[in-house]
Amino acid sequence: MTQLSVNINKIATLRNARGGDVPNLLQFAKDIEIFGAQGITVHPRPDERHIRYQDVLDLKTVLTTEFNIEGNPINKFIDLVLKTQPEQVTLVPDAIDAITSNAGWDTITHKDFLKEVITEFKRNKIRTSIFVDPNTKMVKNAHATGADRIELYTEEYAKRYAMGDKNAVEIYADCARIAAEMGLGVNAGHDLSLENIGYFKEKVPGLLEVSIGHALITEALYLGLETTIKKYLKFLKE
Ligand SMILES: CC(=O)[C@@H](O)[C@H](O)COP(=O)(O)O
Ligand SMILES: NCC(=O)COP(=O)(O)O
Repeated sequence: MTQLSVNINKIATLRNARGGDVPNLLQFAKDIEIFGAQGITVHPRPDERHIRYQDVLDLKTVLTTEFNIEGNPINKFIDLVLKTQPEQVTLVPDAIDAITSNAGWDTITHKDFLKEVITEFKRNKIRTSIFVDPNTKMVKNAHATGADRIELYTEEYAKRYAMGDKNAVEIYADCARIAAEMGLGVNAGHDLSLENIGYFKEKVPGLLEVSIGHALITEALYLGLETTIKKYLKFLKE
């Protein structure tokens, strides 16, 4: 079975649009858990344009499933994660002005930096995952950072699948096989949707977790949150 971790950044975006507490982020997260998702993901960015640092601390007090915090490990982020003690942290090399995450780590160039940060998180018993492009060289070198898992960056798959190019999944399957050989767990995320998740799950071996936000929240506007989550869970079972 592959776990579904719902990314709730977009709920915070909606809330922040009016400056109040509608929709209520914590209630949303709790409902996502009630509807069967196995985790909640947030990606606090330094400008706090959606998830605020305080949201992360507040969520920790109410969540009953896996809490995954994603972000660039600048000092402020590291402190927040250590204070929150989530089940998993996913390190992403975001540029400060990035609209959204748009690249994985260069696991060769940044090996020493990643190793240092990962060691600190692991000392605090927080599972670590690093965001990587579907590139076999980067996956092979991910092991040396000490990470427990990789998160395969799936934007390219989503784009090509939408254009009818099903071969796009092959490199992800290769990366997942290599990761498994090296003892790394495999997560995936970015632009996954009800359209493309079934094929990805079918073809990528050993997929432990997907984190999905943008498409899932959009789909929920049409289908409702509970129905949407249940549809994902159906694709991800086994
Ligand atoms: C790491 C990743 O894949 C991103 O999709 C991210 O978690 C989403 O961030 P935004 O919601 O800020 O676009
Ligand atoms: N790690 C990916 C994530 O959390 C959600 O990405 P997206 O579905 O919002 O593109």
